[in-house]
Amino acid sequence: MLNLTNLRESLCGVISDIHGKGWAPGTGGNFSVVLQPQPLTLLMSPSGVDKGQVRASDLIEVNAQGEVIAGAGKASAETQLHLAIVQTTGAGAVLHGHSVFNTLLSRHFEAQGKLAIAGYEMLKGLNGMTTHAATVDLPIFSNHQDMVYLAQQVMPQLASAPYGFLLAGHGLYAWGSTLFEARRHLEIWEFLLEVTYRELTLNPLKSV
Ligand SMILES: CSC[C@@H](O)[C@@H](O)C(=O)COP(=O)(O)O
Ligand SMILES: [Zn+2]
Repeated sequence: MLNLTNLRESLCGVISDIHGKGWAPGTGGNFSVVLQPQPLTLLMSPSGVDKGQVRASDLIEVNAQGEVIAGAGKASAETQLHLAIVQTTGAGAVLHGHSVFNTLLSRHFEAQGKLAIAGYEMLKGLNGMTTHAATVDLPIFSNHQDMVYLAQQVMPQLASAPYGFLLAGHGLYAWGSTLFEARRHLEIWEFLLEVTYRELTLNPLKSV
């Protein structure tokens, strides 16, 4: 069982690793873990900071209204999406990044409203998947700056979403029951998105 100090250190370690992989450049990305379910409290990255430099003492605590209840930083506007994911799926952690591959593919397949991925062994990194011989639909939503509106658009599809979704031209949200499961899901999605992109460049006529 992680205590609060360890949880803060663990979340900072995950944020730093994601930034190091180039998946959260230029202050992009936000990251949260559920501190307590009732009343709901998230431990979260502060808004507008370099995500490669977040220290344990920089993390903020936010309530179910997205208000800062502890810490000096500002809450991200995208806290509304973290809250929607946690409240709808029961996730214990939510990780959001802006990688080159998630940004490119989210725009390319926006009109389809989803990206279908099939046949890769790495699909088994998603909780509950036991074979590569399956197709998983990653939902894609149009981006919007009104996060309350965006959360309402996303919410009906969250229960059936494969621990992630894309916002077109924006980025990837991934989640899991724990911080480590959420991190695995983010890494699995980034891998699957990169191979999908590279496969399309190898064989441009292949329809995904
Ligand atoms: C580079 S600006 C990106 C932001 O608008 C946003 O999408 C993002 O992911 C980070 O916002 P933040 O307010 O720091 O949580
Ligand atoms: Zn973002």
